[in-house]
Order: sequence, then structure tokens, then C-alpha cells
Amino acid sequence: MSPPTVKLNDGTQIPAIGFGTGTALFGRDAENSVKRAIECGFTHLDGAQAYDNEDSLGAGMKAAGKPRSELYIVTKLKQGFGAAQVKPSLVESLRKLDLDFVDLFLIHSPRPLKPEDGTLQDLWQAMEAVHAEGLAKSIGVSNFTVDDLKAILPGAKIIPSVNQVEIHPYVWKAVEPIVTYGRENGNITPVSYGGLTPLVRAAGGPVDQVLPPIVERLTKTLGKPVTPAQVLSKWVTHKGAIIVTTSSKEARIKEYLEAFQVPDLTAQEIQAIDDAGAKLHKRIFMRHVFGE
Ligand SMILES: NC(=O)C1=CN([C@@H]2O[C@H](COP(=O)(O)OP(=O)(O)OC[C@H]3O[C@@H](n4cnc5c(N)ncnc54)[C@H](O)[C@@H]3O)[C@@H](O)[C@H]2O)C=CC1
Ligand SMILES: O=CCc1c[nH]c2ccccc12
Repeated sequence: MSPPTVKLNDGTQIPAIGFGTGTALFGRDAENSVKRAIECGFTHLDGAQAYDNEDSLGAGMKAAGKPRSELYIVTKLKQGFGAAQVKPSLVESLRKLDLDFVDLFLIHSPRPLKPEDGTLQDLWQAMEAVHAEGLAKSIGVSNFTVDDLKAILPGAKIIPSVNQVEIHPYVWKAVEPIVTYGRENGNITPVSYGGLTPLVRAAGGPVDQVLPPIVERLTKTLGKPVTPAQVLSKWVTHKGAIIVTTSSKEARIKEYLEAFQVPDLTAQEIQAIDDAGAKLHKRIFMRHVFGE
């Protein structure tokens, strides 16, 4: 079963969960993992120039044999690239991916940006130009703070469709203002990465303690086992975000997709996870977003 989709501010639809080729797959051949993910039901694939594996992402798509129209392909401008590199680097990404266009092209990070490479506004104008040429159906940003959004929005002809940022309970207090600002200023959809951090990179933290009763209730309600990772995925979805996750294991890939069959969390359960998350601040990526 295909995952649900969400409508972006430019009218396009994005699958509510994406399979990442960074982190564990960074610099590695992603072909088999991407093929497996597509065969299991993922249609949204998250790449980046910096991951140095776009060619194998393209090979994985091809090997899976799914029509291009059923796939949603994302790549990101390498960190540190300025306006002049937007089009040539995207053309090179498309060559590696063996595609005519990507569904979504993101500025991977607003930093570092050298003064000689122009301003963030110049960078966004160059993104608007590749969108106008049809090389990217949607354009967006990643790791943008409220101030970064404020820097580009006044001069923008196109509002970023998404802001991909680290979102999980241990950064929620810090990231919520970015999510809210984006929503209130052009309906920018948050995309979450690092969503499983409480289980994967901060095991034993306060969130671990509140998950078991929620897992138990949902397992009873659904009539089949629900996992802590699925509960965290539901939490991310309840915050209005698209999920980007990854795994090389087929069982985990299926577990991620099956999270969409899990019943909703109650307001009290969401609050319990928020409260537990607020007891620990743990950021994994992009120091500039959270200041520590
Ligand atoms: N825009 C950006 O700056 C960033 C984007 N990303 C994108 O997001 C993707 C996913 O990022 P992640 O942080 O890896 O996602 P994530 O937080 O969902 O973690 C996925 C990892 O968790 C492991 N895992 C899943 N369930 C587990 C369990 N029950 N116990 C132990 N381990 C478990 C998986 O094997 C996998 O290695 C990346 O591949 C990349 O495409 C990631 C980081 C930064
Ligand atoms: O996207 C995840 C974080 C990130 C930013 N730049 C790079 C380069 C290589 C691997 C991961 C990343």
C-alpha cells in the first residue's frame, strides 16, 4: 500500500514518508537499499549532492522498475554552494540520477555561504530560476532558522514549499518556533529528519519511559504489535511534518510504512511525549539551527 500524500503550498503532492540516502548511506552505494525501499512501498527518495551517491540512487530507482511518475525524488544543493552553482550542480545531479527533473530541490543548509557567493536572497532567486526552467517541480529549504526564512521571504516570488529540519521530541521546544513561523508565513511544510533519535541516538532518555504504555494501548487497539519507532513516527506526523527516515533492513522499512495504519495518538499521549522530550535537549545535526 502506498503511503498517504500531503499537499504542498505550490499545489503539488508529497508522499508523507521518504527514504533517506544520507546518514547510514552517505558516500556509499545506495542502489540496493533504494531498490528494496521502493519494492517495499516507498515512493519518496531523499538524496543530496553532499551524500555523494546520487548515481546509485538513480540506479536503485531504475532497478526497482517503477514508473517515474510514481516516484518523488528529492535532492539538495551542496552546502557552501552559492547562486552561481545552483543550475550547474542541479544539471549534474540530474545527469547522475538520470532524470529530466527532480520533484523537489532543497538548499541543504543556509550555512556556510561565503560573501563572494552572494546573499541568501541571491541563492533563493537562483532556486526560483531552476524551478521556472522545469528542472525542479518544487523548491524548498533545509536547516533554515526563522531568521534565515525572514532573509528570503520578503523578496521571494516562490515561497519555499518545505523546510527539512531535525524534528524529534528532544529538539521540539527549539524547533517548534521554526515550524510555526513557516506555517504562518506561506504554509511551509516541515519535513523531519532524525525523527527516531530518542530510540537510536539517545536511548535510555526520558521519552523511553513514556512510550511503553502508548505502545501497549495502540497494540490493543490495532490488534497487532505496534513498535516504539511507529509511535515516534506518529508523533512526528501529529506535529504536521513529513517523515524522512532510512534503514537497510527490510523489516524496518516495512515497519516505517506500516506506521500509517497505527491509530492516532491521543492529545494526552502527545503531551506526555512532548513533556518527556522537554526534559532533555539533544541535537544531532546542524549546530546553527539550535545554537548548541
Ligand atoms: N537535511 C539534512 O540536513 C539531513 C537530512 N537527513 C535525511 O534524513 C534521512 C534519515 O535520517 P536519520 O537521522 O538516519 O533518520 P532516523 O532518525 O529515522 O534514523 C534512522 C536510523 O534508525 C535506525 N533504527 C530504526 N529503528 C530502530 C530501532 N528500533 N532501534 C535502533 N535503531 C533503529 C535505522 O536503522 C536507521 O539507521 C537521511 O538518510 C537523510 O536522507 C538526515 C540528516 C540531516
Ligand atoms: O543531510 C545530512 C547531514 C549532512 C549534511 N551534509 C552532509 C554531507 C555528508 C553526509 C551528511 C551530511
